[in-house]
Amino acid sequence: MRDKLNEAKRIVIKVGTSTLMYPNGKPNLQAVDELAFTLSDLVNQGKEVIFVSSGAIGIGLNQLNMNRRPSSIPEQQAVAAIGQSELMTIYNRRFRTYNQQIGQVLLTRDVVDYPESRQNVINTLEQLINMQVVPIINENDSVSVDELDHLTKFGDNDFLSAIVAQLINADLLIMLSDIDGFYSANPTTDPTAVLYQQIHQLDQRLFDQAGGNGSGSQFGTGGMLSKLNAAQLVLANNQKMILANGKHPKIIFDLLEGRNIGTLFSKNQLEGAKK
Ligand SMILES: Nc1ncnc2c1ncn2[C@@H]1O[C@H](COP(=O)(O)OP(=O)(O)O)[C@@H](O)[C@H]1O
Ligand SMILES: N[C@@H](CCC(=O)OP(=O)(O)O)C(=O)O
Repeated sequence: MRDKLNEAKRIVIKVGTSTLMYPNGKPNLQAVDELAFTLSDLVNQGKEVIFVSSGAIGIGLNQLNMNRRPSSIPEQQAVAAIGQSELMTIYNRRFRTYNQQIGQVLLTRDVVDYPESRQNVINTLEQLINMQVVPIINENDSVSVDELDHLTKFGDNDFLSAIVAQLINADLLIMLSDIDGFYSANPTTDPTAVLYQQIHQLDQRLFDQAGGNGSGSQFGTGGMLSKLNAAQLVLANNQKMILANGKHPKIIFDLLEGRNIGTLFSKNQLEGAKK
């Protein structure tokens, strides 16, 4: 069923805050190291890798020795500004170990909604990919505002990663989280929950099983519902997404070899990756 996944050439990889930070608010350097190693090796294999990373707020809070998100928007945006620059410093150090160049791309919703600026985003990403650079994408939290009259926010990086996959016509979106995949109920509260290995189509029953919008970690925003919203866009675009545990990011190699890990969202059971 998954044997053709290793044919995926253009791969978007999204990691959530829960993969990058320990519950105590400190950065998980082991996961960051493994990510840098894995993504750099994929580029060496000839894959085109686009990385969507959360963590600006989480890392920012750690920089400021704060243990919870401030409530006001300006404070959150200031924390994100501090954290984003530190996040990229951490990535620069790790990726340099593997001689892999990275580039930061911060996006807001309005950028991808206007055709001209949308095309410019595509051009930049295509150029970085051609240069064998790994674009590291995040929402531009310091300037995006979530107000009805000012729609600049994607809302969460799960959906942003699906939009990125759509923009650059990716073969596969790999979403790494703090959970092994999508279950029939939240496994952290329901021991009878069963892991779905593959989902062809999403319906209301599955959305109901996603357990609301709350995030499992205190620094992220997504929750399982936002992952299903992302999966819905991926399926509508006839693309593929795998949701898996990011505790050991090297499992990306196993995923691409077709091992039955995590939940695969794909319309067609028999069809392999596009390229
Ligand atoms: N049906 C479900 N299957 C798996 N996880 C679920 C489900 N419903 C709710 N969750 C919760 O969603 C969390 C993952 O979302 P989140 O914490 O936002 O991750 P990330 O930081 O990777 O974006 C899990 O840790 C779990 O607590
Ligand atoms: N843009 C925010 C992350 C928002 C978000 O979606 O977080 P997560 O649910 O951990 O992927 C940040 O960098 O802190």
